[in-house]
Amino acid sequence: MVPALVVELEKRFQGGPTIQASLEWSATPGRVAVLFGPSGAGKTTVLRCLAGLDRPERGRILFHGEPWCDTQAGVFLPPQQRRVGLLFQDYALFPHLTAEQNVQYGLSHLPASERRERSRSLFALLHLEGLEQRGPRELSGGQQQRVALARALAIRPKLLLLDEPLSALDAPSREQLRGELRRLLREFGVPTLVVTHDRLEALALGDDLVAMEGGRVRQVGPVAEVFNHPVELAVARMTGFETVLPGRILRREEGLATVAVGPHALTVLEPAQAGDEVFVCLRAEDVTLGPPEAAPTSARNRLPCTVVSLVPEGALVRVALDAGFPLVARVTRFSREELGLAEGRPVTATFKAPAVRLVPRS
Ligand SMILES: Nc1ncnc2c1ncn2[C@@H]1O[C@H](COP(=O)(O)OP(=O)(O)OP(=O)(O)O)[C@@H](O)[C@H]1O
Repeated sequence: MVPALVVELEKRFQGGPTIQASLEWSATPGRVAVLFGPSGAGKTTVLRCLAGLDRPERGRILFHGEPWCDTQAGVFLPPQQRRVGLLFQDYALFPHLTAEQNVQYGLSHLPASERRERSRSLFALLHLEGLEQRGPRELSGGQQQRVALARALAIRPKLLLLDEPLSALDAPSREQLRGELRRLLREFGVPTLVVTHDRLEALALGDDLVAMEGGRVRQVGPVAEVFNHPVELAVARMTGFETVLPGRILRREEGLATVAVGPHALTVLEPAQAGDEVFVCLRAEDVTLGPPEAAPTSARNRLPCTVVSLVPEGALVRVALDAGFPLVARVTRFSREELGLAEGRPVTATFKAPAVRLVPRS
C-alpha cells in the first residue's frame, strides 16, 4: 500500500539539537498513530512541522501525494491550507470567547447557519450540550479538552494532530478520558497523530506507534508489535512493558477480574473502566520463575511455560518463555544457575494480580 503520509525532515535548532525524522504511515480514516518517546525526543517538533507551524531546513512532507513541504522545490503550505486539526497540551481555548465561539472560531468563511450546524453536531457528538455559552474558565479540565477537540474538528480536518491531549488533567480524569478519547477518535474517522510520553496512553490510544528517541524515528509499527518486539535498545527501554497481549475480561468480582489471554485465564485487579477488550501489560521484572513442580505461592497467576531463549543483560538474564502466548521474565544470573534454565526446559512462571496493568481497547 502506498503510504498516505510521508515525512522526511531535518529541523535544526540554533545551539540545540537537530531533529531528523523519517516516517511513512497509512493514515487511514479513524486510525491513530502515537508519536511516543522520552522528553526531548523530537515528537512535538515533528507535529509542529506537520501542522506548518515550524519549517524544516531540509526535507519533505507529502499527504496523499500533495506536497505540504518540499524544501528542494521551495514548497511550503501555510497551516490553513493543510486543513489539519490541532490540539495542544493546554488546549489554548480563547478565554474571552464562549465554548461555542471557540468551536466556531475557524469557520468565519462559512455562512452563520452552517457554522451553527457544525458546532451543534460537534457539541452533541462530544456530549457538551448545555455548555455552549460557558467561558473556558467555567468548564472542567475534561470539558475544556472536549471543547478544544470540537474546535480542532470543526474545520473538517484531513489530519488531526494532538500534542499530549490528556496531560493537563488529574490522574483519575486522565484514566477515564483515555478510553473515551480513543472511542471518539474512531468515531470521527479522521486519521490522527497523538504525541505522548506515557506508555499507558500510547497503548490505550494508538493503533500504530512511532517510537522516537534522540531526534530520530527508531521504529514504526502496530502498537503491540513495537512494545513486544522492539528493534533496538532505545525502543526496548522506552516501552518498558515487555509483554503486551490482547485479552478479554470474563468476570469481575470482589475487586478482581478474570481475563482470558490465549489458553489461560489470568487474575488481575479489576479495572475502573467499562469495556471488556483489553491489553494485558506485564513487566519482565514482575514475573518470577520456579521449577515446574513448584509449590503454590501467594501469587495469583501460575503458568506452566517452556524456555524459548536466554539473553544475558549484565547481572540479569532476559528469559523469553512460551506460556501458550509469549511471556518475558528477567532473573538474576544466580537464579538462572539455581533453576538450571536452558532453552526447551519447562518452568513455572508466577506473577501477582497487581503486577498486571490492563489498558482498555474498546
Ligand atoms: N525553539 C527551540 N529552540 C531550541 N531548541 C529547541 C526548540 N524547540 C525544541 N528544541 C529542542 O529540540 C529537542 C526536541 O524537542 P521537542 O519539543 O520536539 O521534544 P518532545 O519529544 O516533544 O519532548 P517533550 O515530551 O518534553 O515535549 C529538545 O532537545 C528541545 O530542547
